[in-house]
Amino acid sequence: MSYCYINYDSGDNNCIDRSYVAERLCDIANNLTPAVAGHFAAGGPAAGLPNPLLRVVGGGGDYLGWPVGGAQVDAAIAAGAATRAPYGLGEATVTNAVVRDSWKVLPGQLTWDNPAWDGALQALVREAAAALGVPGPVTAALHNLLLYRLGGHFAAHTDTEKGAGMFATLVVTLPSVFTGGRLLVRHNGEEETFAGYADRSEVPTAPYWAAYYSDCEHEVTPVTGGHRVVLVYNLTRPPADRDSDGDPANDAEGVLSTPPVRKELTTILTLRGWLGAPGQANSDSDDDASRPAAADLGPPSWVRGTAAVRALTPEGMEMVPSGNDGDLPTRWYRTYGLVVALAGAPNRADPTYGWYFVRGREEREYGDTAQWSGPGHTAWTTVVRK
Ligand SMILES: O=C(O)CCC(=O)C(=O)O
Ligand SMILES: [Fe+2]
Repeated sequence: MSYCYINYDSGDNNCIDRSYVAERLCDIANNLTPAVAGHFAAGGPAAGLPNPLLRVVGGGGDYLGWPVGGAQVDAAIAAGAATRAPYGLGEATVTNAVVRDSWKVLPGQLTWDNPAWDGALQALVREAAAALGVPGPVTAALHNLLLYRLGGHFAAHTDTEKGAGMFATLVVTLPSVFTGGRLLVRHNGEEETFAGYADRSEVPTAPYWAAYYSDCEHEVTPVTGGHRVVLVYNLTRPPADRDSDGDPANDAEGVLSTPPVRKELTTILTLRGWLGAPGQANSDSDDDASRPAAADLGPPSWVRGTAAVRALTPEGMEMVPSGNDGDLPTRWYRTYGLVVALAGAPNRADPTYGWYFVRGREEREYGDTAQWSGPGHTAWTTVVRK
């Protein structure tokens, strides 16, 4: 990836050049393309997963059947081995069956007697990660086993990232007979449905998997018959693979190391929609109407850069208020789109710089870092999808 460095040369007050910015953004989009071959959600039969010989400790019995029998699910709940699954509401964790009606068994309450499970799961994890467009090593940590009975569901939500490096959720539906209980995952106006073996006439004999970027909105529709039993895994990139910028301070934050997650896909879509096909950008260069008017640009400081970004902000996107660099990492970690940081020194009219942030970390050329320190010397803005 080349640096995406934009220098608003304030020697010329009109020189915030839309075509130049557009060209650079096209470069970013083009460079990102190979890394974002994946989709926001993927799934299918998991024929390679064997019967794990799974037992719920205190669940009143034997190995879970293959397919899992409904009576076993009811027994585990009746025995108290499963508890009502809560959900996050702001900072709190609450239980409300209107929002979420399912039962959870924690990993510590499960025993696995088939040693072939781990290897088969690893193969599935590689397949799932590749489908999401995430290269390199990925680890899966079991979050819990979820049991859905008649009416069981989970209203639309996004998953909280459980630990640094978590980027996706993998759901393995164990073979069981049920109807309804579809997993719907949405992103950027698209929706994927993962029904597993629900609503099919044959008796399921293999699991079914679905994986999605955890920050995609998703829901589980009500189970209309039978029992739905799923293993939920957190997919995480290991720290060694996340240490991409070589700066230990950043790794400690755990925020600069975000893998090519959903925001990248959004960035591509955004840039493509915003700029048109790569190559078109150059045709703007002689088109004065496409440039922000000098009057819109404000004084020669970061404010001017901000105005330029506003002028470039496309339909359907909005700028969020500027902050200071102290809270930048968190904000850009959370952003579903393009983050544009604009740095400048109010006490120096010249020069003003812009940095573009993509892929959850900055792609920048280190300039005069003195400009980045001290209150008021740095401002940034974020362009997000509305
Ligand atoms: O049951 C499922 O398929 C998904 C569960 C879920 O969304 C969650 O545990 O956050
Ligand atoms: Fe979820």
